[in-house]
Amino acid sequence: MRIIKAKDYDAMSAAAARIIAAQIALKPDCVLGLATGSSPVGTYKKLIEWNHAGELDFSAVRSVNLDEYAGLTPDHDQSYAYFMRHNLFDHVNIDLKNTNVPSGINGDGECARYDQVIRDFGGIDLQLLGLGVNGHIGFNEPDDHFSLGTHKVTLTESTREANKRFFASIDDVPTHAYTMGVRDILQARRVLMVASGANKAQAVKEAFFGPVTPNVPASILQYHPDFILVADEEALSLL
Ligand SMILES: N[C@@H]1[C@@H](O)[C@H](O)[C@@H](COP(=O)(O)O)O[C@@H]1O
Repeated sequence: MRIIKAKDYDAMSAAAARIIAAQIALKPDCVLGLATGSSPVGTYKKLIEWNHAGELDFSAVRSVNLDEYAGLTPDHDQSYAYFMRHNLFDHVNIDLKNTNVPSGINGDGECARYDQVIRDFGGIDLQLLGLGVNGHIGFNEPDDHFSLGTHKVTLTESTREANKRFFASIDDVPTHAYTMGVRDILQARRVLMVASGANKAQAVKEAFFGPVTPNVPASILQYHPDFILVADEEALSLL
């Protein structure tokens, strides 16, 4: 595990974006595992900037996103499909046909379909992650075992509470989601996490300086052979 300490959110975003840009430069048709939430937004802004400057080419890049709320259509403004178009895809020269977000409305067959998409791509070259305040990755919530492939989860109240800021009220926050499993994430050849702010400090400490346990899903990344945490000073403040 490598930790890159950044001064603040902007420095964290630039450092993470450099790692992603290097991946694209090394393998122009790489498979990027992408994440939503406020943590990666600054990283995406940097990538957009470099794409516009002609320094970064997304034309052959393929992508698979981590998760999606159950019940939200891709045009719902809080769906992760919408988030990705708004925060990245619409602003770079990626071919939308090469991008994938789990469907929130396909029902039971979606999990197997999505894992097949990842397999058909030959796996993920670089998986970008945020960190939930309860240590979740994607929507893999604390549990008594680590999950395997894509599956449907019941969101914890703490996650719904943390994410309600994006919705009109807590009642509008979906109760379920589809997420890649922990195994899918661990099988990525490189994993890059961005964490920012004092509200992530406890989760960072428990995930990377405590025991590996499914009760803190991110802790399994301690076993990943190529895991990079890029965090700002506040997120590292409890270490
Ligand atoms: N499913 C997403 C996660 O992938 C994300 O990492 C987490 C943290 O979000 P934020 O970066 O906004 O704190 O939020 C959601 O629950």
